Amino acid sequence: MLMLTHPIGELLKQWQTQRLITPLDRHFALELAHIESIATPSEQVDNGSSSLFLLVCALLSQQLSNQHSCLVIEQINLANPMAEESHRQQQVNCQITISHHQLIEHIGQFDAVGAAGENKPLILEHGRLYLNKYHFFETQVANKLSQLAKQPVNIDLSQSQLPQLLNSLFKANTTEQQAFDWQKIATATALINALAVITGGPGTGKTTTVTKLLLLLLTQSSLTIRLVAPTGKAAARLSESIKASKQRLLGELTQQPKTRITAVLMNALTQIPEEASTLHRLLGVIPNSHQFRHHQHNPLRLDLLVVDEASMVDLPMMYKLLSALPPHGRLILLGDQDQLASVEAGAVLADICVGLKQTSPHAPSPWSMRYSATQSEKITLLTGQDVSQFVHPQPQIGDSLCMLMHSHRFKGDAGIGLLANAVNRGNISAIRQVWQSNHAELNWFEHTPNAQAENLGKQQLLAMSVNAYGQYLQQIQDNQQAIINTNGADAIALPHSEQTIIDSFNQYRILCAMRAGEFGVEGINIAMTESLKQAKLISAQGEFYLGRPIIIQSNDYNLGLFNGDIGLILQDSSKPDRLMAHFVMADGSLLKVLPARLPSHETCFAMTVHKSQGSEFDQVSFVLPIRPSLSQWQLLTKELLYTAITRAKNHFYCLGSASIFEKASQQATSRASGLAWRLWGEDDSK
Ligand SMILES: Nc1ncnc2c1ncn2[C@@H]1O[C@H](COP(=O)(O)OP(=O)(O)OP(=O)(O)O)[C@@H](O)[C@H]1O
Repeated sequence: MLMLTHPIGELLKQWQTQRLITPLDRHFALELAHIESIATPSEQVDNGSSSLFLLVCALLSQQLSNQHSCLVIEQINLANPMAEESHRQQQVNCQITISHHQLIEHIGQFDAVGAAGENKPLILEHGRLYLNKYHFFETQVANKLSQLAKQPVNIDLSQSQLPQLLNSLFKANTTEQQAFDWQKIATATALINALAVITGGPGTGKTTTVTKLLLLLLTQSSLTIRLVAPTGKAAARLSESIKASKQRLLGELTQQPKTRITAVLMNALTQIPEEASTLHRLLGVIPNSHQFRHHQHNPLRLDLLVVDEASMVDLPMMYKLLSALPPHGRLILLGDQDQLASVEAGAVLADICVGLKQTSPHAPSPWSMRYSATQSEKITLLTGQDVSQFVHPQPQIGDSLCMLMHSHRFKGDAGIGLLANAVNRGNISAIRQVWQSNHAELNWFEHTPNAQAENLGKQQLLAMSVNAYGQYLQQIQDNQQAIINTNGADAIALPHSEQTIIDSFNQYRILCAMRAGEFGVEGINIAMTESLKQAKLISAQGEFYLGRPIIIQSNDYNLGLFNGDIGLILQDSSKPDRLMAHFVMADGSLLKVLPARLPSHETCFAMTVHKSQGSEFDQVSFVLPIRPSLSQWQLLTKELLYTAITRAKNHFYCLGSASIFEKASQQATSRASGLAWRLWGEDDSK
């Protein structure tokens, strides 16, 4: 059943030393072996069931540490389950000698392993092994989403003036050379469903669509609507986008002839909320607890919830969110299914969208809608667009989904959009073509592979970054000069407000693929600080110096600061000789915190791509590692590249080597989960 060169207890220690598993993975396996009443077989080589159990538990824990929701047994490499680097050793230390099918049967016989619904520490279902908790989250999320998708909504299509209202909102789109107005269809989808998932890349009009949707819903009845996003930054952006979208709509409606319809729409427009909060704040954080104030037994008081940046919502959080919805509550998820998956377990949005994916290389588009015949009729009735070609015999939750595919931000031949698209498709020749076309908004800095020589690409990147960060640092120096000129008087009008300086800082960001190493966040932050010091833009004396950007690394509920929040050390305008950390909150207000009171934090001239999700910058520099290790390669995926590229609105710089960029574009993130199978009844993971 197992071939081992050493006792499994020793091998677990060895794998931990080799960093193939974490100490937690090893202890998890040993703890479960204890529950299973298996004495740790450390004395002798035990090639039987006990060792197999320990191995499988270590593999499961390793999967959970890597943000998978479960261990897919069929994906275990029987010849080398722990992925030891066999080329460096004569032989791998461990091999499973039974088939996957036999392995599944065997695992099912352990005492600690139960079937779905059983109260056992581990659950085995459909060839997937779960920790009981994750199995619970996954089944609950699937059930709640499916129920919500079927929940009837109170709308009378035959009587309603909705088609007229829809037409007056979507007139402008008739100029587009598209067969379907997907924004209009998405709006109709969300009008007639309690669950709507509207996905699409940057600038495809998700916020525009949802604003029009809210407007239409508010013409039907008054509703309590809440807008949320996973992070403070994303919530602030949602707020800004909704405000801008309302403003654009107001302009459009004002230009239309004054009819009863426009009057109804204008009135409803004023009722659309603008303030967005974080998911944590919505659910009500209880300090030092994983529980929230709102849950199944104390549901949220709202009629409709809009969640932006839904790709960042992990499986446990999605469970908590769905549980807290009131029975009549409607849910709209907005997000980009191609972005990096959540930092914690699962890839919920991607799993929800899987059923729309077209696997045939000849498919005209990578995605296609999947409607029931009834839904197709309703959409046609509302929008006047015949979507019958998308009717599917097994629509599952397809009636709730709509994908926007046309970017209004990256038009036509704009380099950023073309590059994002080519990366998304993993098309190397298209990637090369984009880089070779010398687009004004794309710049490449080449890594100098010779370790002895100064990395020229890095020097170019640093010089360019000194320039880019120079703007906000210059504004800080202007303020300092103004203070000196007034001889330290207390209340003086500074030339640049804190908000202006923070806005300038947010124009540019360096994003790194990795945390560690010379080309990771740590190394680039050190190099950047040094370069800015040399350019006399910062003094960097002491820990907290004027202009130091910081990123928070843990949650502090009392201060209202959360992991990922970014602030700047600036002079306190009311007491200029005092330095304070300044943060812009989700509602646009400014939070000032004494540096000594800050929770754990680090410098943030450079940050990881993961932490940049939900943010956008005018210009972005992306830094790839020079010689990725085996474990670093696992993180270099096309989702990482895509997310980094699409954070840039106007200019994207990349420091790297073409071969690493291209190889990363060939690696797709895959998160083991049974959610797609539960929602769509098809197995995507096998
Ligand atoms: N149908 C349309 N015709 C023309 N311009 C549009 C249309 N829809 C959206 N836009 C414009 O595209 C830009 C992006 O729109 P919007 O903010 O709604 O997209 P988004 O998908 O929410 O973007 P993000 O990914 O940044 O959140 C806005 O300037 C908007 O005015």
